[in-house]
Amino acid sequence: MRSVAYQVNLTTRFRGITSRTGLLLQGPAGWGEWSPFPEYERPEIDAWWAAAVESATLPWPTPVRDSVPVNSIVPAVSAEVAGRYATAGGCRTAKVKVAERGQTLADDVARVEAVRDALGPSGRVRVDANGAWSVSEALTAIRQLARFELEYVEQPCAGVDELAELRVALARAGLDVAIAADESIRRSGDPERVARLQAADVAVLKVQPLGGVRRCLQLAERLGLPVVVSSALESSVGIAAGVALAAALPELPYACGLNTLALLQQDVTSDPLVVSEGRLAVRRVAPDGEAWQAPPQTDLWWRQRRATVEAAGGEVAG
Ligand SMILES: O=C(O)CCC(=O)C1=CC=C[C@@H](O)[C@@H]1C(=O)O
Ligand SMILES: [Mg+2]
Repeated sequence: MRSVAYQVNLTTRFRGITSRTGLLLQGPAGWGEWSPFPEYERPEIDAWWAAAVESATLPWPTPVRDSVPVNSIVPAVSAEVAGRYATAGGCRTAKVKVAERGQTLADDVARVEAVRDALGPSGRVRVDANGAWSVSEALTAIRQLARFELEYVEQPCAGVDELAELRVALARAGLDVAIAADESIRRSGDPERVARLQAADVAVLKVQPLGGVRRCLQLAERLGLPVVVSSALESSVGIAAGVALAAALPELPYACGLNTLALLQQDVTSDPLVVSEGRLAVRRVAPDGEAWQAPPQTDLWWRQRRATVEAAGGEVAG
């Protein structure tokens, strides 16, 4: 299958990176995106490859809705500007990054407070710590943040056992705050352990790391938890696959973390997915133009990376 690499700058530093690169793959069903982060290796990147192949070769499962709600993203910015991020695109749910290295809990509290103020009492506010807290740090932080009525806390601690321990500690402390698992599902190699250990109330599912839309639908059923569909910081091509998953889930109780295109300075198409009134439409995306195309060296790097996955047999989508 034909492929072309992209490379675009981010508007704001996010998860420690300032630019995003990936491979776009064209197949009989349309385009797919393969963009495992550069530091990821086999076999982890095989699932990402399966997702790209699925997108390029198979139709999406039948949607049960034609648009999906998304949340805004508030990176670890100062409280002064956090409110502006929170309401972007008409979103009524915001996800706030917390526990950023080099910042304090007071910074988190100020940022979450600003976001709650900007959205008002009817808005929903979730936070994501990316596993940075120990169980006791998480308890301390959640005690302070709970007054802002959190929808959930995403990956407060790194380990599945820690998440389970934290849920027990929260219940003992009378803190009724839900816990969502993200990295514990997409990077642990055993996504169902979260459900077995009752380590989370909510499952964050990302199409590429979990091997495609169909696999996510099956996993959602096995987990038996409410699902939040989220992005892996893709171009419109990859985001479209996330939207396809959110559109096909029987229940969609939460806004999707698919509003990450705003973090890219440019997209791979002149007809990108655009958030309107807090929602994204369900449709396929094809790249056009050239401004986003990666320099030859990066393109070559992606082709070589692809060859390692294909040589290893890749994974069959479906
Ligand atoms: O969930 C969202 O609203 C946006 C997606 C998002 O936050 C992420 C995308 C890609 C990498 C991750 O570090 C990050 C996350 O932790 O959820
Ligand atoms: Mg997360």
